[in-house]
Amino acid sequence: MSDERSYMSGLGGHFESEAVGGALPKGRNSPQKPAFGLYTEQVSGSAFTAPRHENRRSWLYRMRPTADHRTFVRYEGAKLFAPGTVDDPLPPNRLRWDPPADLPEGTDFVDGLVTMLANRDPADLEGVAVHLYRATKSMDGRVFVDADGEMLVIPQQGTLHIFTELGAMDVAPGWAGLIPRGIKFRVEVDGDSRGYVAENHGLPFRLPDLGPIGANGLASARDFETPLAWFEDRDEETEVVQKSLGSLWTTTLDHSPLDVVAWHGNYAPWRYDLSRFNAIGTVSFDHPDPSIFTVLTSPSDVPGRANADFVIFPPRWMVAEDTFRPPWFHRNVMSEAMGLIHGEYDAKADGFAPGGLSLHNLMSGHGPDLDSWKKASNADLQPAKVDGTLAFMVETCWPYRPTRFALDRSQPDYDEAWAGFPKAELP
Ligand SMILES: O=C(O)Cc1cc(O)ccc1O
Ligand SMILES: [Fe+2]
Repeated sequence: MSDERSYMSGLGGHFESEAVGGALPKGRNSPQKPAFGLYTEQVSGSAFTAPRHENRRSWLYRMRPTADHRTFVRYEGAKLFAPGTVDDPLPPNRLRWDPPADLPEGTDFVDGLVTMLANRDPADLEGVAVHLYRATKSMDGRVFVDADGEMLVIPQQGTLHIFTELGAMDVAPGWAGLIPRGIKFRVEVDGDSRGYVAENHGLPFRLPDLGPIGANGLASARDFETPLAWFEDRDEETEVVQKSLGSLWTTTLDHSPLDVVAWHGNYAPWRYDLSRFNAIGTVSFDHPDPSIFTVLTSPSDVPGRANADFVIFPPRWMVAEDTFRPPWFHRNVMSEAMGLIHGEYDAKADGFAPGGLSLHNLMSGHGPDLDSWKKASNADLQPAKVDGTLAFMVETCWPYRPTRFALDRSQPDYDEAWAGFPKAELP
């Protein structure tokens, strides 16, 4: 299906695209009479006055203005999507989940979203939530829009065909896709589809600085793909489900709002093939901090402390000498949510399955489980490839809180992963 679509290369650049020749005004944004009677609309992803390198906005030329809608009322579907987190004191326990066997069935992408972890309040314009989804049917006659943040979609099973206001993109397992805050979209699926969504309430994800790594390495801007303008001209009832300030709302239009015929700007959806990530690691000794695997970062107000980092653990060579090669035992002031797309994660011999999730909140002791520790402590340290695996982490400075759904389904025995370590023997 990918071959049917066309994309523009780059991240954060200024694009222009028109699905009908002549729809995009030349040399100005807001002509008195846009071509074909189209409506001009600016969508801002940053404050008007944001510094130039932070400034994100696009100009849309559409068949009807977004403003033409009737009153939103509460949406009663998607009961497990953004229900709020549990208010009780949260024990400092590590938590892990098998892929839940009771994710919604027979639902589309919106009703199949299940919130597992969240922090902050969307109204703070900071924080991140981690959702799972299961979709067994396509969204039909409706679209979704998230006013609370951008949605980083990380499929684990089944390709998502995401039709956004700015264009259509296919996002398969092994890829990530991003729908900016406030951009409407519809998701079509081919069958049982599952995966993860990181909903970022904070500053938009961007590439991390590379420091001494230099001008190249990790994720390259050119590998991000933004779809060309695409639209549908459908005068049929279309439901708009909107997430706003943490709750879900609905209204019905007499047309599809995916009617943007042309657009230009730097606020746009994209997809990224995670296998394009240029992993960098030690060629001498020691296990580097996982920040070398940062694909994208959403900064907080504190320099170097991310509101959210999207980090992957892709196939890579391990060559470190005299080194315990898997992740070390550690405690982290940042909070770590991890998911697995496929294969096995090198710090967890058992119990962390594709589609599962784990939470190591601030300062909780974690690291290799007993079996992984034994294996790596005695391994012959030849160059070895960690292969056939793709794990990821959404690391944040704001401690996560689980939802009721998540708390009720966490593995009861996760602490056992770290039971039975032999005591050190002093001379
Ligand atoms: O806890 C984890 O498995 C994630 C992780 C990986 C790593 O290589 C170093 C630190 C870290 O938190
Ligand atoms: Fe960790």
